[in-house]
Amino acid sequence: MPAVARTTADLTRLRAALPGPVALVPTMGALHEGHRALVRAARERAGSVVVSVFVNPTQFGPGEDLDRYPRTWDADLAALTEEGADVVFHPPVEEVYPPGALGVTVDPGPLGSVLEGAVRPGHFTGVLTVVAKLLGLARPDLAYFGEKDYQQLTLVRAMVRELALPLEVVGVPTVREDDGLALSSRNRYLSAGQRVTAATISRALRAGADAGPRGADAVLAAAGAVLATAPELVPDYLALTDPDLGPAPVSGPARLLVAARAGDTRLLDNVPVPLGGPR
Ligand SMILES: Nc1ncnc2c1ncn2[C@@H]1O[C@H](COP(=O)(O)OP(=O)(O)OP(=O)(O)O)[C@@H](O)[C@H]1O
Ligand SMILES: CC(C)(CO)[C@@H](O)C(=O)[O-]
Ligand code: BAL
Repeated sequence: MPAVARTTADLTRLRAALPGPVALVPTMGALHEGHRALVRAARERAGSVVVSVFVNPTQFGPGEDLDRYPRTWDADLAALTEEGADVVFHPPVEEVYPPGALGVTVDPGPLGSVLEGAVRPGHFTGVLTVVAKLLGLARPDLAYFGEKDYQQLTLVRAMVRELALPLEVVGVPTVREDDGLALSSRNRYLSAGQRVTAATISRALRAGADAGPRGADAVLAAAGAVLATAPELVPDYLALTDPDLGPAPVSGPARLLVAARAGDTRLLDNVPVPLGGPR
């Protein structure tokens, strides 16, 4: 069973005794196979694996699902025991945001206001601020993030690079259900009907990626046509970008990203797209 740190002091003490290299896997709990894949990837390269389980209030906007976000601590600890995590940091909110703090935050820059950031203003300030705190507390050599949250991964990489933080960020490919749906803690909100419909999202991305050799317009048209077959899914965006979330190139590597709502549940997904461009 991993050692459990409830306070920053516990984490600092436990961290000091860990054999390196140390990997950090930040999560909000409600763990599934996607999280387990991050821990396994971390195990492959690290001497010790620290997992944080913390539902970070500052990345939720007013009216979002902070209060009903699934909290499954006993099952999470059992999963992390199976996966061989060494330390789990599971603090109360006051440990991470102590009363009386001055409220310094990390500004994600312009990339924090597009795509997810346009729909969830302030979200990436909350994400980068808590990730910076976790990195400062756990002082990992490696930190693992899923490609499912591609904009988050891109912004964490940018923060580490641009603030010269001394660690390597490792991205892990998206783990999917058999029908293609990306695993997500929020999938448990879906009704049986919405769960079936939700698979349309990954089908749309696959259709888009298959159209890559025919160029950017064909990619968006193919993905959009599949999404439109499920009127119960309301897209927030369907976007084709370069791999760093800049404007899509004419040819070469690109990324196709989608966010869609099924009822009150927002689902995200993305895939790489090799663009052929005009010949
Ligand atoms: N299907 C997945 N495959 C790979 N990594 C994943 C997957 N789902 C989540 N992750 C990664 O796990 C880490 C923790 O994510 P988080 O705890 O928010 O889970 P989540 O399933 O993304 O939940 P949510 O429903 O809140 O988006 C993030 O780096 C995230 O990208
Ligand atoms: C990285 C993270 C743990 C920060 O709260 C969260 O955004 C998540 O679970 O993806
Ligand atoms: N996995 C992203 C965390 C969030 O939606 O707040």
